Amino acid sequence: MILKALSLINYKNFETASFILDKKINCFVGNNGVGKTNVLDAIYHLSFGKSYFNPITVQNINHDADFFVIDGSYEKQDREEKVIISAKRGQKKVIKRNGKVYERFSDHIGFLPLVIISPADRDLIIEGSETRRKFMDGVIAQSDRQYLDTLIKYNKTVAQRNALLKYFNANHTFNKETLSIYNAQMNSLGQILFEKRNAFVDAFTPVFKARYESISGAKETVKLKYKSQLHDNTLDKLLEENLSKDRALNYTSVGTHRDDLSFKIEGHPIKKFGSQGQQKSYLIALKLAQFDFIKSQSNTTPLLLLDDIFDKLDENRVTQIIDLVNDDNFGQLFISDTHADRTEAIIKEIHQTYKLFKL
Ligand SMILES: Nc1ncnc2c1ncn2[C@@H]1O[C@H](COP(=O)(O)OP(=O)(O)OP(=O)(O)O)[C@@H](O)[C@H]1O
Repeated sequence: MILKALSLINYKNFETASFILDKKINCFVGNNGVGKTNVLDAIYHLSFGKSYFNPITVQNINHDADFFVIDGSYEKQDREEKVIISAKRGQKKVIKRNGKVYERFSDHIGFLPLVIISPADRDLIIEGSETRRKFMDGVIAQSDRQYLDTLIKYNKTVAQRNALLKYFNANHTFNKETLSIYNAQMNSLGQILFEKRNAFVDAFTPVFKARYESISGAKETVKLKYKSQLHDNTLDKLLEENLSKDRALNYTSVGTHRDDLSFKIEGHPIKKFGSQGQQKSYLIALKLAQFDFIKSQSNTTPLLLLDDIFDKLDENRVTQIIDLVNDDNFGQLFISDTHADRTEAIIKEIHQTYKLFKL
């Protein structure tokens, strides 16, 4: 799959911008704040229907405008595909594919597979479980439509159950039967999520380990573990056991919405015991494994976005990246960097076609 052309109107700091893209490597270079990351983010937006860096839609509209438009022309399996995303202040965002408006954004997820590697990935290590759950959900959902539908339904059910708990408390009332309807729904949907996440981590872990080994030269052992309360109990039982607690808290304290991934190096949490370099390698390995996984599941080579990556890497890792992109496994690449000269020098070592956009 290739993004052939991109044009932006009022997207973040751009009033208008157009790019005719190279089928292999595209570099966006320029000083801090010129909008290099914003171009990559617009490409991300076309795949996921939202920004990677700022999911609040109106904040993606240029400060001096009322709307934005992102227009992407793709070639996918020998077909031309045009995806346009537009948002106007006070109105719902619209995603169109070949002129047809999507009724549900989730129907678009996975159509244009994409992986981004960015300094913001550090959140995966330092932030709470939600960030890691979202990562896991994002990888699975790009190639499993049923998973995304189940996840949406599950989250809705939890929200409804929480609203009911709040209502009971506010009105000093309680009705076990109504609550049990939500419990049953959560139980069956949560079980599907649990099984799919389990299967995902089993399949993903060897891919991730192989990527980490090639980046680090097999110096350390890394582990990835799926943490869920459902390993030891059914959700039905957990909901029953935690009823008084949930009633006191006004929210549902157990379920797959509390799942997490544990990231370990040499048997210890990477957050506390990994050096900065090990943490970076861990994150890059995670993202490259995401790339491999999505590629194998969807039979489409995802676009790969490398945001500001050279800045954060030592010589060895830069060489590693060069080797990687020379590998036929990878498709189209988008790179942002502050140093035009450095990028060009690196890219010239890669015997592939490229375009350099100076912003
Ligand atoms: N809604 C918006 N309207 C106007 N400008 C915006 C909006 N959102 C972000 N910006 C601007 O976009 C610029 C940041 O762009 P971006 O992050 O793409 O820069 P960059 O070229 O990647 O910089 P760096 O080299 O520092 O990473 C900032 O100047 C920011 O104020």
